[in-house]
Amino acid sequence: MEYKKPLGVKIEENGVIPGAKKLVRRLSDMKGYFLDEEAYEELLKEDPVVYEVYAVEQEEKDGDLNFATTVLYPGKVGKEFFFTKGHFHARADRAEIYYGIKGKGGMLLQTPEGEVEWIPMEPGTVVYVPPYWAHRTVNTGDEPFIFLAIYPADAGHDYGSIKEKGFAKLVIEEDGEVKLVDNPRWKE
Ligand SMILES: O=C(CO)[C@@H](O)[C@H](O)[C@H](O)COP(=O)(O)O
Ligand SMILES: [Fe+2]
Repeated sequence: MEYKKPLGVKIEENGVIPGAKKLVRRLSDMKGYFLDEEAYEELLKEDPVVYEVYAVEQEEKDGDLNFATTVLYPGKVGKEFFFTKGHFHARADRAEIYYGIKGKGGMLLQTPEGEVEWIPMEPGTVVYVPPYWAHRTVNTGDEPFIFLAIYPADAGHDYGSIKEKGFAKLVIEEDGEVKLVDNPRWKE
């Protein structure tokens, strides 16, 4: 039997996992994701980084685990807070654990039928993402929102249906408050 080597890494203050694979998502990678298209085009002139992912991933095998930090920057497109694209797992029955490290935000979760849950997150919050729920994180604060995700190595990502339909709720700022409102573009 060949055993894999165990690994211990320290997550840096800024959310970076040393040696991890880095992925950068800029605003230009998220065309069609935000409601306010005019505000999107305007902000596109700067094309800010919306989030970075630092992932330590294994071969896609049953029983193994991946982990990744996400650094989700503060910002808004119109009234809508910056968020991650959001996805179902390609193997939809795979669950996941998130752990809040820094900053303030929350997770939007949605079933294939469009039932939505919002879970606020701060440092120390653990979120259990059950099988079959799509999930998207949102930064509702004014500093980077940093969290760790731990997920089965064979979970994969299925971005298609969220890209097309979005979430049934939007997370916006209105009158200085964080609000969840119906997404006018959501079609069941
Ligand atoms: O849920 C997971 C893995 O299953 C997270 O590591 C996200 O992949 C990351 O927060 C970026 O979000 P997406 O762009 O993948 O939606
Ligand atoms: Fe996931």
